[in-house]
Amino acid sequence: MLQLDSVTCGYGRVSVVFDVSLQVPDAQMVAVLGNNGAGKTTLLRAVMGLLPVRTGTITFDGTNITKMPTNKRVRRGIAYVPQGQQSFGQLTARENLKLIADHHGAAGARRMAEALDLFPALRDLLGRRAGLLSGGQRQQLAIARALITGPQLIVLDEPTEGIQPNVVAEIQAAISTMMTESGISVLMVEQHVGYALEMASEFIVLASGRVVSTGQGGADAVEQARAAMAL
Ligand SMILES: Nc1ncnc2c1ncn2[C@@H]1O[C@H](COP(=O)(O)OP(=O)(O)OP(=O)(O)O)[C@@H](O)[C@H]1O
Repeated sequence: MLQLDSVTCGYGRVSVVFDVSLQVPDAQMVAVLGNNGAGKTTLLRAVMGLLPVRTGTITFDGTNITKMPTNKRVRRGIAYVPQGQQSFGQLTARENLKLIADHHGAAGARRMAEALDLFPALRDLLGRRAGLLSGGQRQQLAIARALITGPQLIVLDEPTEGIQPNVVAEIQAAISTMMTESGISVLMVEQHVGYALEMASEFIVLASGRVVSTGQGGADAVEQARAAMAL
């Protein structure tokens, strides 16, 4: 699905991420772990084409997308949910969803209904301005918006940041469902190691922009990942 080979990227002349390789298989999740400033968001931005890749290649569904503009990546089936539960705060939740759905015709309407099935709590909030929703509700709205584009891969940046544990569990369930039932792949940045490794089939740990540990997901990997983050 998605493959990164020795990707190096950064800002201006300064490289921040060095020589990162990873592979996200179909309908599975790879978790990108690491402490603050490790380069996790920077890596995701490169995957989305929001930052140029200095060296290395990014391949999606068999196509080299390393130099492809962001809008084309989105059209090919990569959706991005950045950190911070972004949405149009003045618009209602429904308007936020319809804004995307209307671009996709009948498929958009169908996927909007499916997204609301995945996040049933949003149904009662459709008339509320997005800016008035809680952080957890806004995160659900942001993921729902991404789903309406009909992605094959969702790139999620810290979906649990600042969110109450009960809503975290709802989001986790929804992410698992979209992988198992819709076959969507996920590349997810997380600081909560246990949470990420419950869902991920593989993980990488970044420190100062370099991969310092990799392995398979699952509870057994938590110690290994935490130890790598403590270095
Ligand atoms: N726009 C920018 N211009 C220059 N440097 C930046 C920019 N954004 C981030 N950086 C730097 O790149 C490094 C990696 O930042 P990045 O946001 O990728 O880390 P992160 O692992 O996602 O951290 P966090 O968990 O805090 O979100 C940091 O040293 C940061 O200061």
